Amino acid sequence: MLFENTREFAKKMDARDPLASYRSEFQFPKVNDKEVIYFTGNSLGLLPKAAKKYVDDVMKDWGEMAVEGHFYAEKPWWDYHERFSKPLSKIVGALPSEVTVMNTLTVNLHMLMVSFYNPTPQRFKIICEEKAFPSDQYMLQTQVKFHGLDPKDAIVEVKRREGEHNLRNEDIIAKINEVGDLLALVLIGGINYYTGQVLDMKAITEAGHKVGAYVGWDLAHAAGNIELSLHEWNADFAAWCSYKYMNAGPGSVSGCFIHEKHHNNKEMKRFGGWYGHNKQRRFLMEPEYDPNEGALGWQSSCTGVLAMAPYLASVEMFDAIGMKAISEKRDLITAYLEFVIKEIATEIGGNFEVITPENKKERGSQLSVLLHGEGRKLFDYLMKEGVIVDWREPAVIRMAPVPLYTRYEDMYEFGQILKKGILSLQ
Ligand SMILES: Cc1ncc(COP(=O)(O)O)c(C=O)c1O
Ligand SMILES: Nc1ccccc1C(=O)C[C@H](N)C(=O)O
Repeated sequence: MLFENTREFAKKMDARDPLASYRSEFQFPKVNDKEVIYFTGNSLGLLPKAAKKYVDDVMKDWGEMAVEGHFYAEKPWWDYHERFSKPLSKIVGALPSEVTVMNTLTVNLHMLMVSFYNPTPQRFKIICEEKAFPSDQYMLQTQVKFHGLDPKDAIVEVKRREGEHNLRNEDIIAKINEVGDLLALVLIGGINYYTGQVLDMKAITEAGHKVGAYVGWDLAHAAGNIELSLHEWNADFAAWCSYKYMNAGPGSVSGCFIHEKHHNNKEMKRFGGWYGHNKQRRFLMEPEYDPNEGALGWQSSCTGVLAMAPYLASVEMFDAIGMKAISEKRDLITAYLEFVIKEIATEIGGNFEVITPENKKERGSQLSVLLHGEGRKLFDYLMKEGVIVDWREPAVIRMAPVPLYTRYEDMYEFGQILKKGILSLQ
């Protein structure tokens, strides 16, 4: 499509946008009495207005029913988490029995490592990405130490090539083949939090399996952002947080996926708890652990219903729209934002570079812009003018237009603010 950097063009695109009406279902913060231009849905999604009702319902039932709410609330609490299986499975391309919600992301990765990382002297290495989100690095280091190993021996980071911003899938696969029989696990972010790069999850999963390793994915930046086919790709496990693209609110529960092929593996270790116990028999208070069928058998505690409530509101919205429509709009708005940035750079000679891969298949909604000259001052200017982006050291601004609530006109407007900012700082 031929884009134009004009308000008229942006308005025309908004008028044609099949998802335009969803914007009014979100609450926007205000700066200078004006709704902000929100580009940080990749970090914390906006509040869906429906979430308030879902939370209020739980509060009301709690007040009026107290303990009876576990079984008699309109949406009973004892199996509230099961309401996610169907809609969430569609979002991540899984069978309903393969997904559940529980804990938070890093905790879920630790829980899944119990099942999928049991090193032996012959097979103990983990392949991950260089400069993964720090929580993932800390999780891996402490897991490896927990098994009495030295992270320097056990963790193999795939590096970017000299002068390149993104990882190459072929380098990850070559590293998998090089580590070969020693490789126990591949665990990488499906989308890198810093660059927004989408990896070839299918090919990497296949390569890991070929050498006999398990392959898991951190989908913090992928779930609700891009179309996934976890079941078909044969991933062993995955986990994601719900508060970014899925708008479930700060610190809300994490989702996880465990491939069907592992569900009946009685040898597989897991850390149990009564919510993972056979659902029909959970309240019989039996002494011996008998896990639920499927991903539900990886549960441990009862999950915070107040944390799940906004997530349920949001997941139902995703279910009504479908990832296909979301992805179609995402590709268009991301391309338009990049076009606007490049137009402004050309017009006034701004020295910035989009480091997210150009290929549509290798990006989701996030664009990471490396500011060679303007730096932190430009970021501060944008924030003051009501453009909410985020800053990552040493000089990257991450921005993600979100199909459910970003307008083309927002991006045009952003371009004008960006231009003013750069000119005023020169
Ligand atoms: C890739 C990645 N991993 C892990 C985390 C940590 O998530 P949590 O604090 O929910 O454990 C985040 C975001 O905070 C993330 O982006
Ligand atoms: N949970 C948070 C708490 C405080 C500040 C940021 C976060 C994030 O989620 C950051 C996110 N992982 C990111 O890539 O932006």
